[in-house]
Amino acid sequence: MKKIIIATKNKGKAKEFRAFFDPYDIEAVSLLDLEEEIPDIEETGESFVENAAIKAEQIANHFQQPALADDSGLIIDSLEGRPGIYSARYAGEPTDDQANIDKILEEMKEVPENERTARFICVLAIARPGEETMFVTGYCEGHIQLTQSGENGFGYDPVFVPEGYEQTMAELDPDEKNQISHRKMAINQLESKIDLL
Ligand SMILES: O=c1[nH]c(=O)c2ncn([C@@H]3O[C@H](COP(=O)(O)OP(=O)(O)OP(=O)(O)O)[C@@H](O)[C@H]3O)c2[nH]1
Ligand SMILES: [Mg+2]
Repeated sequence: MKKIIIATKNKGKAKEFRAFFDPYDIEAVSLLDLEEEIPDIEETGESFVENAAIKAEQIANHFQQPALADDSGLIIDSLEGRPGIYSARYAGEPTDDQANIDKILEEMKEVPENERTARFICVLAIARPGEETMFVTGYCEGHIQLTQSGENGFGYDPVFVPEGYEQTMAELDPDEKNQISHRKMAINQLESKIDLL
């Protein structure tokens, strides 16, 4: 079975990538699956693209083989695009999904329902030693619920209701999330590039 290294330490992402690559007979190996302890990569970029490139290139160089990185986040219109590239660490470090949810719900408590629009973005970077890094981007539109519900997924899933749905991402079946998510929309564009991996 072919292997692709996913330059992530996020368990939720790692699980979704395993599901995406399984049908192609490609094993998605995350940094959490490796025996070698990989130090945390500092996300010093000012955009999703820059941060995705930093993660993918660092890991591709380290292992001298192709690596894929995901830099993703939530863009909330009424918060002028926050938490954006700071989604993972919005309420401080180390990452605490519940604290992040509490923070946006508090900041949005006066925002009326029709102004709670938001979108998830996912930028994937594919880095190969000695070659130019490639990027694809996917989005998922929706809105932020007033309170949280659901246990599936990760991050802000318990407060994000995708367009056309009444449940949050965390209430959807994981397979259903994986059909409509920003990550899936990015993966779809990767399909034509997959033999490069
Ligand atoms: O509800 C969510 N459903 C999703 O599908 C999703 N995708 C991203 N996010 C949020 O955006 C941060 C990414 O930040 P990020 O790209 O730096 O990743 P990370 O730091 O968690 O792991 P790594 O891949 O960098 O190791 C994550 O932590 C989450 O808060 C999501 N929230
Ligand atoms: Mg990160």
